[in-house]
Amino acid sequence: MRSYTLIAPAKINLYLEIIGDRPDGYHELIMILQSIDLADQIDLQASVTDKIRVRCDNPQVPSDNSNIAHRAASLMAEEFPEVFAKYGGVDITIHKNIPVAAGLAGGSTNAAAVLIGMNLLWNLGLTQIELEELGAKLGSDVPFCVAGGTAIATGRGEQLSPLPSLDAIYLVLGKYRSLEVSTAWAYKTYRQEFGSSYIRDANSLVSRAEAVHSGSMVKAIVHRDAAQIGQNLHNDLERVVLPIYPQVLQLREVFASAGVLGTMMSGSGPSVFALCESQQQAEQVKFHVEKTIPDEDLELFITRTTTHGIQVRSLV
Ligand SMILES: C[C@@](CO)(OP(=O)(O)O)[C@H](O)COP(=O)(O)OP(=O)(O)OC[C@H]1O[C@@H](n2ccc(N)nc2=O)[C@H](O)[C@@H]1O
Ligand SMILES: Nc1ncnc2c1ncn2[C@@H]1O[C@H](COP(=O)(O)OP(=O)(O)O)[C@@H](O)[C@H]1O
Repeated sequence: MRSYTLIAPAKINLYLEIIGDRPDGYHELIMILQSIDLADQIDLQASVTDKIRVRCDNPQVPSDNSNIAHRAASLMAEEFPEVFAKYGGVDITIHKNIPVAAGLAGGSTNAAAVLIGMNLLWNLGLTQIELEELGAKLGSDVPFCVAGGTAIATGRGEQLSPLPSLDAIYLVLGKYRSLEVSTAWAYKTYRQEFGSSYIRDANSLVSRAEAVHSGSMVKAIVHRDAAQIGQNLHNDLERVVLPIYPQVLQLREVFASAGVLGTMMSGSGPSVFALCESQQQAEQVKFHVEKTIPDEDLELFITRTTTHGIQVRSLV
């Protein structure tokens, strides 16, 4: 029986700008996405049955067909019915290290790993672009998780252009265990509160060009200038999440007071990251936060940016 183990990294958003709403209910975005080396492990095994089964060691994560890893396997079965009939089902085991509902694309990266793993398990020979296209059917962040590294994402987040990779910039990541933010809620609230300010005419396009700085962020990445990357972090969703979650705002302020290169909420939150000059600074910042916010509910991780997307670790 063949099996694969895949390592599926989380992402952070170095930049997230909402530029408009869309008729399909989604939002038009400019994002810069970055893989980090905090990762889940996904074991995929061909099953003797014709069933898709998911297990996860984190009780917050469903194991039925609402798990996005299950949805990824079902999509493969629907797209390739003859291959499914030939090879049968698959058992998926998720070892969760990425905090759940945190704005770190934990579910999306699991789905990307399943697409990549089943492509191998079923000898489909799909290209990365084809896997990204399948990923877009599952969620806006899945194509990026298939690709990994550093990328600009536009459209609803599924249209990718790679950027020069940013390896080994240290960051401290904080997440309150008991807080979860629904992505759908965050975008819906943004639309209700700030939707009237979307850019809809040429004059406002000019003022937006003056107000936003995705270009400065791209330049900072091209020059691998961590200090400038820290200065240009941006996330529009902070406008709706921070007022509702004072702990998240406080964490962000404590990171800022520790003299980091920059700090920002990731995606729809509530995790917050702080970019650091070195591993040593990251350790000092983590220590500072532990002393300043002595709360058992707050989980802190030291991690790094990585050039890796999904990695295939072993084949048995
Ligand atoms: C906010 C971001 C930032 O990277 O990620 P997370 O914080 O969830 O990790 C993404 O935009 C999320 O991507 P993803 O989590 O894949 O979202 P999806 O499943 O496609 O969509 C979840 C819901 O978010 C809203 N949504 C998502 C993307 C988008 N461009 N506009 C939206 O309005 C829609 O209401 C949708 O029903
Ligand atoms: N494989 C999975 N891993 C994590 N969460 C999952 C998974 N499948 C479904 N979910 C559900 O998806 C929701 C969003 O979780 P997650 O993908 O971790 O967050 P985010 O979209 O903020 O990055 C959670 O409510 C969780 O229960």
